[in-house]
Amino acid sequence: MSMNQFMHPRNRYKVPPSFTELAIEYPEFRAVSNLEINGKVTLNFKDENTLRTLTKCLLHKDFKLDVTLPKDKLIPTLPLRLNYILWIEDILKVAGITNNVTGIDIGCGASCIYGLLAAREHHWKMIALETNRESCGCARTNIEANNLDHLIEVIYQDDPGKIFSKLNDRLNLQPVDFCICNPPFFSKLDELSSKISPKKNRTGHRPSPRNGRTGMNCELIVDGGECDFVQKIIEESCQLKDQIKVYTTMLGHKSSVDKIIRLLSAKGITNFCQTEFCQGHTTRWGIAWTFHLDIYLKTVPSYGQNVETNKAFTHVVDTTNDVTQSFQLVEKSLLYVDVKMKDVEFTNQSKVTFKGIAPLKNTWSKQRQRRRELDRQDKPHLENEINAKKEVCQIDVEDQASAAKKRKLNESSDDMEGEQFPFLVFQCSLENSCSVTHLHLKYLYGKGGKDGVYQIYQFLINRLK
Ligand SMILES: C[S@@+](CC[C@H](N)C(=O)[O-])C[C@H]1O[C@@H](n2cnc3c(N)ncnc32)[C@H](O)[C@@H]1O
Repeated sequence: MSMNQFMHPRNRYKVPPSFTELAIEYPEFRAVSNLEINGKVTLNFKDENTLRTLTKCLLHKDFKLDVTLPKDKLIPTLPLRLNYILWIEDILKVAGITNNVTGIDIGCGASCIYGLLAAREHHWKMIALETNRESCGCARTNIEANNLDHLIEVIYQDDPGKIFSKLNDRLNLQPVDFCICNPPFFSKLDELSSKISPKKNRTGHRPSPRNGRTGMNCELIVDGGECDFVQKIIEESCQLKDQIKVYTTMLGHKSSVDKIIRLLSAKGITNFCQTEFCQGHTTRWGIAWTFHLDIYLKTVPSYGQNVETNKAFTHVVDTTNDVTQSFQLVEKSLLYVDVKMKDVEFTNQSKVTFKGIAPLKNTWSKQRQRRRELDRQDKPHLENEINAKKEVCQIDVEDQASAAKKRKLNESSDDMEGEQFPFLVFQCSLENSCSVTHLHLKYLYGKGGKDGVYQIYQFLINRLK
């Protein structure tokens, strides 16, 4: 199935380019295309030279870029690269970064595709890092050929084990806004060859990839594969912190997404977001994280096949409670089902947000029974049980300020089992206006899934009524 419908809405290739128009305009494109008996112009996507010619012609026609794509080097597919750049544009908007944008491209390749698109389309300044000398030379030629040397700089990274080391002094003086990275996806040659001649799947066969393979091994393969590569970025980001405002990377394997989120969580990085890059018959994934407290990445729009289902669960409850009372009720209810609260923030008199964390397992599925128990709160033994739980968590609901303080203390001292890889994490907000409470819950991550969030949401609605 083609996934063009899930492309970023501003991606110009959501409507596929006309091969007929390209064949009329570019003789070199005509030379690699076939005119079918029905008048349709088709291409052999398995042929490297055809892919190279298509990319060169599209770059020229749609972006006025004259790009050399050397033989044996990776040929960038434009819909994917644009999906990534447009997502960066969304991130910058959420972060409120609009002027003098500067970014770093980790591994720019011979094409220097991200630098060229970012500079030509958005006038962003780009620092392009690359470990392959030949690719550095070719990237510089492409930049000069398009008169973009005032916006893009290529830096040779002589240590493949490092990411930002060449920039440490500069970043200290002048932070940059973002980094972008298309890492080598594969870990060893046999993984790569199994992609070229894929193993049979459960149904007995797996279709071979539609596009021919392009790129040298050193562009596609790295020790430990993409997870180890991105781990290095994460580790260096923990040193650099907000010297780069938003760190981002692409991932080539779905299985890597959870691993990277776990690595981020293990480092205590909770301000991150993810998206899918869907185009043609290929899906890639994007992850972004930041150490800036005022950049709230969870609000960055994400696109892709699975994104629609991650909308927040939202409900309006008629109530005479103010937000503090509603919050106390929610706090009490979550406490009862062993869901912990983190990052509680009263933004004003009428709104409170927090993260809900179920550390180990589903503790709420017998919610009806629990609700009945909670509803019978006049029974002293149950009240005692709730109070005992409250004592353990050291929460005094009477005093918001000291409760927040105690919560913080509790969070840091409590070596909550499952904190690194919690079973379920969700974002919750409560907002009161005109005698109604708006309750929003959104799944963030964890095995408990969206179903788990939905169950908690139902449980809370009933408690708030
Ligand atoms: C998959 S290619 C991406 C090329 C280009 N950005 C694109 O999207 O077409 C990965 C690139 O990263 C480079 N690379 C590998 N390790 C690196 C490192 N530690 N620092 C900078 N570049 C690196 C490789 O030489 C290769 O050119």
